[in-house]
Amino acid sequence: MDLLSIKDPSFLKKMTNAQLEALSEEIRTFLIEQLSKTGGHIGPNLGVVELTIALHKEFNSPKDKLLWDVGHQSYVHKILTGRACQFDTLRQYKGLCGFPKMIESKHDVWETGHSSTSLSAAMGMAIARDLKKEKSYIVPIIGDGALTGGMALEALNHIGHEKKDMIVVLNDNEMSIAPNVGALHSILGRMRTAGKYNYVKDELEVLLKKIPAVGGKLAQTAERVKDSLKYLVVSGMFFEELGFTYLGPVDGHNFEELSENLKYAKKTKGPVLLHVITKKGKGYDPAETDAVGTWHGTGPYKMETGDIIKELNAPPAWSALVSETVRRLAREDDRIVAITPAMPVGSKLLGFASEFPDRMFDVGIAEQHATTVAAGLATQGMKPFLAIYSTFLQRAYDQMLHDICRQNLNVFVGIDRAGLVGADGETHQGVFDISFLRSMPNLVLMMPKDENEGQHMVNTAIQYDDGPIAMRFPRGNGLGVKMDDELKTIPIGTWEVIREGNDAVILTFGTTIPMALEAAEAMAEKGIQVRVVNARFIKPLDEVMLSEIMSANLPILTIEEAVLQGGFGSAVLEFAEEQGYTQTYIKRMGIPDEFIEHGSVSKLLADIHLTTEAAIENLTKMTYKVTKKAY
Ligand SMILES: Cc1ncc(C[n+]2csc(CCOP(=O)(O)OP(=O)(O)O)c2C)c(N)n1
Ligand SMILES: CC(=O)[C@@H](O)[C@H](O)COP(=O)(O)O
Ligand SMILES: [Mg+2]
Repeated sequence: MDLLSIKDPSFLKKMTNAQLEALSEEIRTFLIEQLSKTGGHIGPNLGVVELTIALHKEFNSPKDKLLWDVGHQSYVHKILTGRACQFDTLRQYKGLCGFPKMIESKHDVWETGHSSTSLSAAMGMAIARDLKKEKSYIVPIIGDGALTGGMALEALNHIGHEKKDMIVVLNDNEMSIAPNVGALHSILGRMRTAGKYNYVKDELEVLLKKIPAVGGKLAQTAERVKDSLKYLVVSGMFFEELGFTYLGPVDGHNFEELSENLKYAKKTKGPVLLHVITKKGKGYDPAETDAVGTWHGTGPYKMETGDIIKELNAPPAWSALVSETVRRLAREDDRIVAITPAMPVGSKLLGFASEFPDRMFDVGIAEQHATTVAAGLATQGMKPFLAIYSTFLQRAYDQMLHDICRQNLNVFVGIDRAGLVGADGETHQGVFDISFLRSMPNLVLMMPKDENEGQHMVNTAIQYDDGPIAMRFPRGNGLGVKMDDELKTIPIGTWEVIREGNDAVILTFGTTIPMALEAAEAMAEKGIQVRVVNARFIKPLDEVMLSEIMSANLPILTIEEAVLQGGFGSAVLEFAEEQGYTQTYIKRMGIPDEFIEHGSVSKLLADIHLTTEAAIENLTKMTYKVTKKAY
């Protein structure tokens, strides 16, 4: 069929399993072809083709609520809900979002991007449904990786207690981004091998009913067999003890099994957990045989060969620069322990893990736990390196504040993907960390201008033993600068003048330094000399340099690829007010008070006027206003 002609999923109701099989293959072919051009989360989506079709066939979205946990696996859902025609714009500026998005469709009933929220949201929807005495099925679909998130376990605990009608679909493909980890993963493993617990249990119950009530002995024995069977299969015990009816494991690529179990679940009172086994990347060999996590999310690739298209001779990725420098230092310093919350591939920690297998911990999608594990390590004299994306660090706000900063513990936090990340969009932009970290006492927060300064900052962080220290760095690759052979340390709280000038000053750091230098060069052509300062320590500020600048009454333009609210520019404003430099003309450039959607970073920056042209315009106004020189 023509996928582009699909308007809504109602067409599925009349289809036979054979027709559904054919549809699955068409959707797989479409995904493989489309994503070879745009990139995206190919592995997860190929794994849920049949499951998504079966769910939309069995339920009536949007009356029945399908919630996609993480949401990176919602492409098939988007195809079935009339958005196939938009896939050539996937994850692009003003194009189709890579995650559920209410503004795109009434079928997107819950927006995701961060993991493990679907069960809690589903519980809220179930409570509302019952209070309003409505009738609908609420069906969160959560992966085995997302199930390791603390929120998911909090929700299971509550749902099982309240016994709300709900059908939790556990999409178990044994993978998070990398192979899944944890004791829960082992339990799921036993479930996968234990076979169909429920059917045996049911058949046994039917048998029990047939046993004449003669000599209760036989009935007692049969009951004991049933109970011992249940304890043979941890699955039933684990989820059923939590208050769920456990169904499965079910083949998530078999329409007959899916339909049978979904119908059974619909008839079951109270919360049901349907355990579905799928294969991540199914139908595309490079993705299906991916044991590392390469095909979880990719850029464009050559469909025929499975070669992912990469920029030739690109400088090293920032994540590799940081993790490999930590690895280099770990050879001389056995205090160093690396921790990742389920991102060993994205954080480029596989090398560290191979060299120091007992000093690298992937804790699952558990940022709160990861952060406080780091705190615990530091109390024992170790030097933990917590590798965590800026956006996911949001999950560990209190662990940073209450556990690490308050106790002034020697933790090194590598804040990866700091700044706009582009294709993943508003749920993943790493632009809030400065605001939420800057108010935490004892914390040092820094950002290097390039990868050479980055390696020195990593060394500085490892050698720093006066409390918590965090270094933020962007997604993508470095600038390709020359690297020093010897690692140095940078005095904490010191900024660096990278361009002299006495008419105005730009204070900036990291990714916005090139823009600042371009603006300064343009101003020089107008006879205005702008000083550019690498304000590489966001906290503490370089108060000596700042006082000199403000005493000279130089106009100051701060520029940051982070939200203005409570950001670096705010810190400079606060300093001026506290120190009485009320005459200093300070203007801030940064990300405004809004969520930044998906798209190329350059287009997103242009949209919010975080550009060289805007800096030039500001500097011109500022210097005219202060110097009254007509230029
Ligand atoms: C809070 C949070 N931490 C980390 C991530 C990064 N992440 C995205 S998908 C994923 C793995 C999800 O595994 P699973 O739920 O099993 O889904 P699958 O990809 O296997 O379909 C991770 C760690 C995230 N989206 N949210
Ligand atoms: C869906 C999700 O949260 C991750 O897959 C994320 O998209 C990874 O981001 P990077 O591609 O920057 O590693
Ligand atoms: Mg998984």
